Amino acid sequence: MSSTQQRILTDADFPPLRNDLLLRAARGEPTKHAPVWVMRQAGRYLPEFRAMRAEHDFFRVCRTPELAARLTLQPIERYGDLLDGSIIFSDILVVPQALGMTVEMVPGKGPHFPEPLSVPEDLNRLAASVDVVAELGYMFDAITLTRQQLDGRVPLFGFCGAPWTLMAYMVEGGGSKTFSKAKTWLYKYPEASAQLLGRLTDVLIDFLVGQVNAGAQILQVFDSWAGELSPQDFEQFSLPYLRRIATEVRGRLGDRAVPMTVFAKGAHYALPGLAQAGYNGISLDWTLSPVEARRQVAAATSETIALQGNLDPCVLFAPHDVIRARTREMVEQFKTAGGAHIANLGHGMLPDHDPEALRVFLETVREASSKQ
Ligand SMILES: Cc1c2[nH]c(c1CCC(=O)O)Cc1[nH]c(c(CCC(=O)O)c1C)Cc1[nH]c(c(CCC(=O)O)c1C)Cc1[nH]c(c(CCC(=O)O)c1C)C2
Repeated sequence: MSSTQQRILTDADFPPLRNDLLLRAARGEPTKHAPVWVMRQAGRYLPEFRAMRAEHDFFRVCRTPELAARLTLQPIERYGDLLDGSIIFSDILVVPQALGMTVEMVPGKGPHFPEPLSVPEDLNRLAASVDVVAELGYMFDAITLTRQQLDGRVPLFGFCGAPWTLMAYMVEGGGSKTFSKAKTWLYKYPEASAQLLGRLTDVLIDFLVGQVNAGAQILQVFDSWAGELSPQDFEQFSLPYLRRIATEVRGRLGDRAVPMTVFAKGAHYALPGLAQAGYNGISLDWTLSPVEARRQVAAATSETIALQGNLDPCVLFAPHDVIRARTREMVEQFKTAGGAHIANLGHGMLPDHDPEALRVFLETVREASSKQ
C-alpha cells in the first residue's frame, strides 16, 4: 500500500506543556486535582461557535486548519485555566468520507449520507485502500496548528469514531432511533459486516497514528452507539476491533505512544472487556456508578486504568446550586472509587446549554477535587 509521507513531529517541535494533569491522570498517576475537559466543549452552546458556523459549512471548517484551530481554542479562551484539556475540532464522519462516501451536515438535523450502504455489494463503492495523509492530512495539519496555538496551555486530544459506530452511520445514512438497518447487517450479513469493520479498523489505526505524528498528545475512541448492541454482539462486532486499535496504535508508535481512552456509551455490560482492551482510560456515561465501575475494572485487570466522566449533561440545565451539589457528589464518588479520575460529563454538551452552567461545573470540579 503506497502512502504519502508524513513528517513526524515530537514534543521538541512544540511549546513546552505547562499543564500535564490530564496526561498524568490518564496514565493513572495521582494529580493535585482531577483534570477536567468535556465532550463537545467546542460546540453550538457557545455563541462564538454559532457565529463562526453561521459563516462556514461544517466540513469546510473541519478541512480548514485555521478555522478548526480557532474553534478548538474557543472554550480554552473562554474558561481559561479551568479546563485541563482540549479536543481537536473535527468529526468522526471524516473517515467514511475518506473511504469515498458523501456526508453532508444538515443544519438542525445532523449528518446525512445521500447514498448509504444497503447491501454487501455496496462495499465495492468504498476505496480499496486509504492514504490517510492524502485524504485526512487536513486534520493532521489542524492538529499541528492547534497545538502550536495552544502554546502548552493544555494537552490536545486526537480522536476517531469506533468501527461499529461508524458502520452504524454508513448503513443508516445518518442518526437513527433504532439502528435497525445497521443491526440487520450484523445479523443478515455477518461476514460483510466483519469485512467492513475490519477495513474501518485498518484506516482508523493509520488515522490515529497520523494524529499523534502531527502532535496529538492523547487519543479518544468514541463508540457512541455501543449501547445499541447486546453484550454478545458487542463482544463480536465491537470489542475485537477496539482491542486491535489500542494494540496496533501503541505498537506502531513505540516509544512515542500516547495515552488512549475509550468511550463506549451505554455499554455498561462491557466494562470488564474494555478494561482488558488495552486502553489507559475508560469514559463512563452517567448510568454507571463510579464505585461499581472501579470494582469491575479492578476485578478484570491488574493494569492501571483511569476512569473518566460522568455527570449527566442534563444536570447543566439545573439551577447553579444543584449543578454544584451534583458535581461535588460525582467527584466524591470517584474519590471513593479510588484510582485516577478525569472529570467530564457522561456525554457531550448540548446546543441549548448555558455556557455559564459549564463554568459552574468546571469550578466545582476544581474545588471539590482539590480538597484532601
Ligand atoms: C469529538 C467531536 C465529535 N464531533 C465534534 C467533535 C469535536 C468538538 C468537541 O468535542 O469539542 C464536532 C461536531 N460535530 C457535529 C457538531 C454540531 C453540528 C454543527 O455545528 O452544525 C459538532 C460541534 C455534528 C454531528 N456529528 C455527529 C452528530 C450526532 C448525530 C446523531 O445524533 O447521530 C452530530 C450532530 C456524529 C458524531 N460526532 C462525534 C461523535 C462522537 C461523540 C458523541 O457521541 O457525541 C458523534 C456520534 C465526535
